[in-house]
Amino acid sequence: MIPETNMETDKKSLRDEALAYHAEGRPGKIEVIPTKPYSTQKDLSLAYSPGVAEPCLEIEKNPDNAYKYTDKGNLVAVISNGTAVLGLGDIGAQAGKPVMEGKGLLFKTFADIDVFDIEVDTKDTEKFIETVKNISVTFGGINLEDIKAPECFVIEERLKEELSIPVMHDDQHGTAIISAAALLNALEITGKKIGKVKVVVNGAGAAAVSCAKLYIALGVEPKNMVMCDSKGVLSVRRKDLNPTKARFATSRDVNTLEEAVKGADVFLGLSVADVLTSEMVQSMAKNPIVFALANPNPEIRYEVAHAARPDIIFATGRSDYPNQVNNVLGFPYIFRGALDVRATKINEEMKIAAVRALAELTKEPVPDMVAAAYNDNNITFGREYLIPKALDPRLITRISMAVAKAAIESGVARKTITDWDAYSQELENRMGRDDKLMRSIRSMARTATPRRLVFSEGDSLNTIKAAIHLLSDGIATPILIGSRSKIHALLDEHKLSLDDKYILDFRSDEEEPRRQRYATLLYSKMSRKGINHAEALKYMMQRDWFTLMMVASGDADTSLLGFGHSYIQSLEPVRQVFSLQPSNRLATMQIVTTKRGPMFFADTAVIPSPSAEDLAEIALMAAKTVRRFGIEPVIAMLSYSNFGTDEEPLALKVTKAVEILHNQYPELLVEGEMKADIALDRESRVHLYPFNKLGDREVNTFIFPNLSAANISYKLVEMLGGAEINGPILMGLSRANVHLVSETASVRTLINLGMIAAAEATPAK
Ligand SMILES: NC(=O)C1=CN([C@@H]2O[C@H](COP(=O)(O)OP(=O)(O)OC[C@H]3O[C@@H](n4cnc5c(N)ncnc54)[C@H](OP(=O)(O)O)[C@@H]3O)[C@@H](O)[C@H]2O)C=CC1
Ligand SMILES: CC(=O)C(=O)O
Ligand SMILES: [Mg+2]
Repeated sequence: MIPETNMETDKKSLRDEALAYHAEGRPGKIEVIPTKPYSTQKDLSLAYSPGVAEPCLEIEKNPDNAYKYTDKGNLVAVISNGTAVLGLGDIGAQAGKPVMEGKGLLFKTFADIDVFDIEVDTKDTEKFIETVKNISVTFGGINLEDIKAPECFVIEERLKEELSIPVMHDDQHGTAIISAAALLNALEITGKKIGKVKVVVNGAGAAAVSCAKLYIALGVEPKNMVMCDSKGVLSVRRKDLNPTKARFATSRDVNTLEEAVKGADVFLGLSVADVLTSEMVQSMAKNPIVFALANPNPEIRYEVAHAARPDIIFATGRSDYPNQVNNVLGFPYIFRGALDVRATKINEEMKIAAVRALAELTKEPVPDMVAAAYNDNNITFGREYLIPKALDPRLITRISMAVAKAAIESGVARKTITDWDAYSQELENRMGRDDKLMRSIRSMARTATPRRLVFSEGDSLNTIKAAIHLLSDGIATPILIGSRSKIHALLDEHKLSLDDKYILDFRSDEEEPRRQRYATLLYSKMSRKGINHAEALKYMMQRDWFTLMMVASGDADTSLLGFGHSYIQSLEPVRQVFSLQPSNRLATMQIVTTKRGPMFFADTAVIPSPSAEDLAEIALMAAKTVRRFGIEPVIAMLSYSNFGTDEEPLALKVTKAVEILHNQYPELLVEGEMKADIALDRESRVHLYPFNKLGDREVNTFIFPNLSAANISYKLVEMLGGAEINGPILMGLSRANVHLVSETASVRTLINLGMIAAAEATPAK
């Protein structure tokens, strides 16, 4: 348990930090940024008078044109009167503004939706409704926030009826959707049946009522639910209940929360801090599910709850503990989906679709960037991971697509989507994660008969996760080389599932015939290189040799071979087993995904000090590989000098490589020697070197003068420039069926290289 004194210090430092965060620089958290040019007189005459009159008149003729000429379709109002701000209660409209700005920040960062936060200073329901109605034409959607019950119910119902844009009270439905997804997963983990569980809901306000309704819609029996407000259990004996509360009144003989939670399976808190005691949690049924969702402080603290019951499944609304059940997982993506199909409302079908999408997503392996963001390599479906993490980049595609589909199917969409792949890409583009090249490589890899891809490091967790992904995505049929028992232990520990047929325990007795066969093949290749059959058989106990022979024998189409400390040394067995292209060189290329699109860097791993001839061959191999990905290579031969400005051997070597290429491959778009800035700055290149063969084309392929320069450069752009690196792609084999990958590679690297390997491979005969 955290000692009280530490808690006080933590509270104070959080307070200081939070106040400084909001006050520093431009006060607050959001600003408005123009999206059109505005620097010239011409720009201003279009943006404002006189040009602006034209879109005005078009909208006057047809109001739908507002979606065409204004930001309406991507603009949501976050509107509050400050009567139920977090769990702080009725602190007034203006005091709630930091929360509303915060919602704006979340809408923008998670779903690229622009927001105006609007604080309406009235508690009069009618006046509030009228205000929202009067300003609603500005917006594509209305997110009601932190408005207390029961007024919030009337407000939302009326606005839904009277407006034809989506209106959602986030505290009600956002919370209901997220907590329902967490509940479904918690029930699955504990093996409890939704129709049987006893549920206590503490709080009878906006969030609690809406959650209770959704739980019932999903299968909780109303007779198994007890709800409490600030005065205790809502019972049929109470005379002070409004109609909303009366709907949940129980006839059971319980009056206090303490009595109600005895033997309960689920506690859902949407009330105030610290109302659930350790003793109450101890009195709950086996494997109690406790969602203490009051913000900023939950109904019971994490440490206290866990100390009370080791078998607890526990969630809060906070980001600093596992299982954050917070509506941030919902509202950005729900509105994104609704806006994209111009839905007239957010209906039950759309909400349930979001619940299912969230619950399902939790069961998939998390991307590495999520593990990195939370500094936790062990995020797998289970007690501590009931619901996706807020920083999971897959949320936008999964939830928004599910919501948009449900809107179309349930008939509330005014725009339809037919190309779902394109929509998925559009969603990723919004978040700056566009990676068309990897997408197209993925499509190339997804053939009718997925390539058999053998992993030499099959008993590492990252490889197992990557293999499961590639299999389920239809990209490859994985073969995991490794100890069967170790792989099973990892699968069990991380609650992953993979059929046994994808595991090959290469050292086991049952694989002896296969080892013999591969040894005979290796012997036939290497008998004149000093290897006898007995030695070849010994090699088959080594995973890299075994893997290579699997490909060489045709039992697999392609492979990812793990390497330890040296890429160059690990290439030796590859050179022994496979034939090379006539140039007789191997080299590697990295795909470097930058904000300017994909770029290709070579050679990043094999030839330390290439000659002019080597450089010309590296450029040719790179050109061939880039073309295979459907991109026309435009090649810069890089140096520290430009077109003969220096006569040092290092510069002259590159000049000579360019000469070779110009003489022997006149059709190839290659130039140099040139510095990196001239390669990237088209204008200067054309201006300063008008004779250059590339003209003003965008360079996409960079051949470095030596291995150090290439290797250092791609790591710098990765670490400093935020580029994503995919590779290394091994070039120069007569059949591209081996790629080497670091034994410590991340799941994402393995998936992407697996995809490249599968796309490049030709099936073994
Ligand atoms: N994690 C998440 O995503 C979300 C969390 N929340 C949290 O849920 C809480 C409620 O929010 P919201 O529904 O919008 O607010 P409301 O004002 O609409 O409802 C508050 C409810 O809490 C009840 N309550 C107050 N004190 C107690 C108590 N001691 N015991 C039992 N019930 C009590 C009130 O009872 P009465 O009716 O008698 O006044 C009321 O029913 C807040 O803490 C909020 O931060 C809300 C939305 C999302
Ligand atoms: C999360 C949220 O919306 C609330 O606590 O009110
Ligand atoms: Mg709220």
